[in-house]
Amino acid sequence: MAQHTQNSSKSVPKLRLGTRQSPLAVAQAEETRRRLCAAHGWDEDAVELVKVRASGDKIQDRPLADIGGKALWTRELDIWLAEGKIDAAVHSMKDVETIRPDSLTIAAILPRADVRDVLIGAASVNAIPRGARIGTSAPRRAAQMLYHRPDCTIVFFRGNVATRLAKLAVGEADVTLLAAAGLERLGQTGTGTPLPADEWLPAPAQGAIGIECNTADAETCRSIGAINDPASQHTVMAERALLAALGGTCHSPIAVLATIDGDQITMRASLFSSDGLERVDGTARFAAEDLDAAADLGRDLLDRASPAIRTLFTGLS
Ligand SMILES: NCc1[nH]cc(CCC(=O)O)c1CC(=O)O
Repeated sequence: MAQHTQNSSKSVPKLRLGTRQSPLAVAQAEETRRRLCAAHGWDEDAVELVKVRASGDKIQDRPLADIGGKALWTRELDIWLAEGKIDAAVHSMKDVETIRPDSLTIAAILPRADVRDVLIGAASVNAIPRGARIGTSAPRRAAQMLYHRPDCTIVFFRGNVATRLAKLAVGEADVTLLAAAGLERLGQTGTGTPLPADEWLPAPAQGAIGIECNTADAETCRSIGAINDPASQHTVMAERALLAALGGTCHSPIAVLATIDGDQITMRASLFSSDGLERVDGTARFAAEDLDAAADLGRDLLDRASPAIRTLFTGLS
């Protein structure tokens, strides 16, 4: 925690919260600040937002998977945490690598937002015009779309939410897909058509915000822990355990959703080949903290996967 004395002026923050600079990242950090202040009865200026430029935001012209993957979203914030320049970092859990250093602790997962993908440019997957160009650079979204609509073509589409909507508006693609959670946090709830999650599974941890701090900083970990939502934590950790068992990376077209009822998790997952021609599905039910059961579903999917799918996963176990 930042040093402060009993006589510290109001302007001395209790906690420096690191975030990426994109409008979505900042909105997520603002939500985290609101929740922290509410939970602890702090004034808003007790939490200082520190905006850090991430490598993932600097390189926009190539697919994330080709330039270093999800690490590019967290690298700078990881360093700032290690150097003590921030006390905690806010992340979209979807963008956080599956294996994290022991020196960092995910101290809270906020109540998960809408997990669905939103289709923009057509009223439904079936209503997309024949041969339409789908703007996405997410291997999962590309493979899912090609599975349902092999007549479509994928065009490379990166950038933040506003950039992608602008690219769509100028006709760089006919259709795009975005996370409902991101649109909602940016105040764009009316945009597009949410796809039913049971027919179109989202990415692992989609819609979840996580806050990391230094494992050694027990005081900050405790303070952040006050805003953890256990149900969201359990489903997100189950999805990440599945991903870890698969050895999934951002090259891997994997769709998964865990839902929780009491302490029972139901997890549904699909793996695709990159061209979307092949798919393997599985479902498992297990107790909320049984991460081994989540990993078992991953191994079961790999066992049943065709070679074209299996090659996209390293299958750590
Ligand atoms: N990969 C970018 C990213 N990371 C998190 C979100 C949305 C918010 C979330 O899923 O929590 C987005 C944008 C998108 O996929 O539309």
